Order: sequence, then structure tokens, then C-alpha cells
Amino acid sequence: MDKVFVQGLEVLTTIGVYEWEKGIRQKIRFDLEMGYDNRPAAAGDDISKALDYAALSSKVTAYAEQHQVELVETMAEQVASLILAEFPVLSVKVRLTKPAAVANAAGVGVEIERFTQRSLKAQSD
Ligand SMILES: Nc1nc2c(c(=O)[nH]1)N=C([C@H](O)[C@@H](O)CO)CN2
Repeated sequence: MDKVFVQGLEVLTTIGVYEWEKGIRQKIRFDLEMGYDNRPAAAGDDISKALDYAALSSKVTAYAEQHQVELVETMAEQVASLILAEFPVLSVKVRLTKPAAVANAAGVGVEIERFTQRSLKAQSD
């Protein structure tokens, strides 16, 4: 399957399980990978047939800035749902890194992958 990706999208938001985290904004980083058929866009050199990674990045940034949660798991799941609902993708992989959460670690976080019913059916046919 073709992919469109967004690497290292940084967002400042309020996220964390501890009380001290609920009154500050921390940097989180998204690496996103979407399953999408790139051939129609390439055939016509046509942005209207492409998955617009700039529009997708803006949506994810606005969502993450405006929604406060405790767990990185929750934010990753919500962003995956947002992308599947608002863009015509077949699948989405969301890797969410919290770069400053754990001393002596370059980053911690989660990675999830979710599929549309359409792509699951195509895989089983
Ligand atoms: N699996 C997770 N573990 C932890 C999370 C999390 O979101 N998922 N969050 C924290 C704290 O908020 C931490 O990031 C603060 O340093 C701890 N463990």
C-alpha cells in the first residue's frame, strides 16, 4: 500500500497523569503514516487527488492543542480516529513521543495502527 507520512510534527499541549502536568504545556511529537493510493494524484499531477499532508498536519495540530488528556495512549487513539474520520485514508499509524517525560530517555510514547473497514475487507478478499 502507498503511504503518505508526516514526520516530527511538534505540538504544545497539556498532557500527563500528574497534577503538576495539568497546569503546563509540554511538547509532544507526532510521526504519522497514512495508507493512501497515491497513483491518481501522480497520474494527473493533481493536489485535489492527493492526501494533503499540510491540511492533515493543521488538523492534528489544532486538535492536540485544544484537547487535554492524561495518557499518550488516549491522545494517539483520538488523533487516529480524527484522521480516519476526516481524511479518505485506508489506514493510519500514529507514533506519539513525549520527549521530556523521562530523565535520561530521548523520548517515550506509543505507536498504534488503525484500519478502515474498507481496507480490512480488501485484505480479506
Ligand atoms: N503508558 C504510559 N505511561 C505513562 C504515561 C502515559 O501517558 N502512558 N504518562 C506518564 C506521565 O504523564 C509522565 O509522562 C510524566 O513524566 C507516566 N507514565
